[in-house]
Amino acid sequence: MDHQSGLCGFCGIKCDKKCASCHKVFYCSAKHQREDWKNHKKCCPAFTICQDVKMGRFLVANRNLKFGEIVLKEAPIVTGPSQLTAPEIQEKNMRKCSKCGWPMCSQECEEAESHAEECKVSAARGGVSIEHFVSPHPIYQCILTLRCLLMQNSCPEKWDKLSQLESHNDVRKDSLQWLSDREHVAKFIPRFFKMEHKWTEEEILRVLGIVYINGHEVPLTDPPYVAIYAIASLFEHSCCANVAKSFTETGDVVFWAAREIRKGDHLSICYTDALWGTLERQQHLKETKMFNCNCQRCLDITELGTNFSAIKCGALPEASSLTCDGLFLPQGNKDWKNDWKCGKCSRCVQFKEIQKVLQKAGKDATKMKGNVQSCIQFIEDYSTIFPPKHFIMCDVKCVLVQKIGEGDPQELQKISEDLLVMKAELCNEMLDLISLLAPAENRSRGCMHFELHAFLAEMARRGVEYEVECQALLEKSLFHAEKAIQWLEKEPSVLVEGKIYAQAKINADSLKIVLRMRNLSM
Ligand SMILES: C[S@@+](CC[C@H](N)C(=O)[O-])C[C@H]1O[C@@H](n2cnc3c(N)ncnc32)[C@H](O)[C@@H]1O
Repeated sequence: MDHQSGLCGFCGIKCDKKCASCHKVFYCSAKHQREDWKNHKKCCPAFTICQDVKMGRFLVANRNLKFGEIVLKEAPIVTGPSQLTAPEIQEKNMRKCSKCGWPMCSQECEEAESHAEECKVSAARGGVSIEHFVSPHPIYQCILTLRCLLMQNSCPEKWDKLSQLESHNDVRKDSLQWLSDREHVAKFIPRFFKMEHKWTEEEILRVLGIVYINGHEVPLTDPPYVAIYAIASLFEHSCCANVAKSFTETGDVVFWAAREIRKGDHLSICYTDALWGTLERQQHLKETKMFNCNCQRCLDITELGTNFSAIKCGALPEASSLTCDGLFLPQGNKDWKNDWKCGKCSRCVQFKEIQKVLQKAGKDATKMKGNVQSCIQFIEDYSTIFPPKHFIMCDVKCVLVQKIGEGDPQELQKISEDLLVMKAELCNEMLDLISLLAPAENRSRGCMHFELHAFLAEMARRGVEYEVECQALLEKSLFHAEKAIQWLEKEPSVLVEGKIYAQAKINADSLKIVLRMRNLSM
């Protein structure tokens, strides 16, 4: 214990014990600390920033965190369009900024603080003229980088936070992307904005690197925009992360515990699509974030027993093995691009054969995801090639869940009982899989619970004559509606998931009333 003293944060008497989490507020007793917790929790950080050679900075939980507890809520340092964006405004709704000519959607945007600095430099060069509104425009490749660079003078505190972030410029150097960025951004910005001596190519490329490594895609607009946050950038990645990410209506990012987290645990989010196979996730992380993932999922070729990337032995040519019901997987967790081996008959196949199967299946899945019947057909056709929880099968199964009874609630009333049951079985299968492999995928989990609650309510409606069963179905439906609420409550109302959350709340309230009335009449 350090021997400073201060005034108890609850009763104000002099004392020398401090909150063990933040070491900032004094308490005279554990009781007073508990009494003040509701208040103190708002400013007591849930984590400590740590550092090591392998990962750089990362966050570790300061205390035990309960499911749903907010770990961090933060406003962005800077936001902007992603590199490959067409001017986001429909041409018909477009107005030019009266000072610099940039396309703007409103007077409000023209006057926004975020536009002020680039407006000055754009006006100083004689204005900007954008005529094509459909394809990605080259100037959009630069705008976020320019915005960051201009903060050096206009907002030094923000610049200071931004410039401390990882850029991986040394690793990215000379890659195809880096060479293209040098031409299209690092050379373009000084030339176009007539600011030849303001920044070196190296400085501009470092900022671009910071944007690539730390940018979060914010889905509040279509297309999504990119935001960079100071502390949020320090979360490490895990393919089975323990922290979920949501956004507020105003673009703040909110991170919250997706399960119980113990004091001392690393806090992780998923930088990639947690429902891709290991090879795809690893390639994506290596190409975009420059590291090899060694999370528990990546270290286990079976992906926690799900065989999420495995291929059936009988699916690959060579007549002699057609009867084998084993599975092909790589021979080690670093060998995804070498020969794969059947776990039962030990037959090996070259990786290029595996790739052929995956490419064909990927193309077929894209074609077949259009409607219920084609999804069912795909699952049937590919059941001889992939085990049931293969990631491509799961992708199609998730689409199928949405498609069965899609549209307004009446649609569910029109579908056959067989299809309804299929929907529920798929929901349960996908929920089990997602909670094991991707526990922080709150949107998928919330939506699956919502679909299950709708199925159960519909089954109750259809089976009204069987009293006992009907009661149980309604109770289960309420259970899943409440789960959907838990998983989706931090989603903003502009997103589909925020709308599903609002509907789940209405439905849960109605279900409670129905159940109460039934209990009274029994
Ligand atoms: C958004 S930054 C995270 C903060 C960064 N560690 C720092 O010190 O600024 C992403 C970078 O952190 C490192 N990183 C994050 N998660 C990692 C992991 N699971 N394994 C190895 N490196 C990781 C990688 O260098 C990655 O490019």
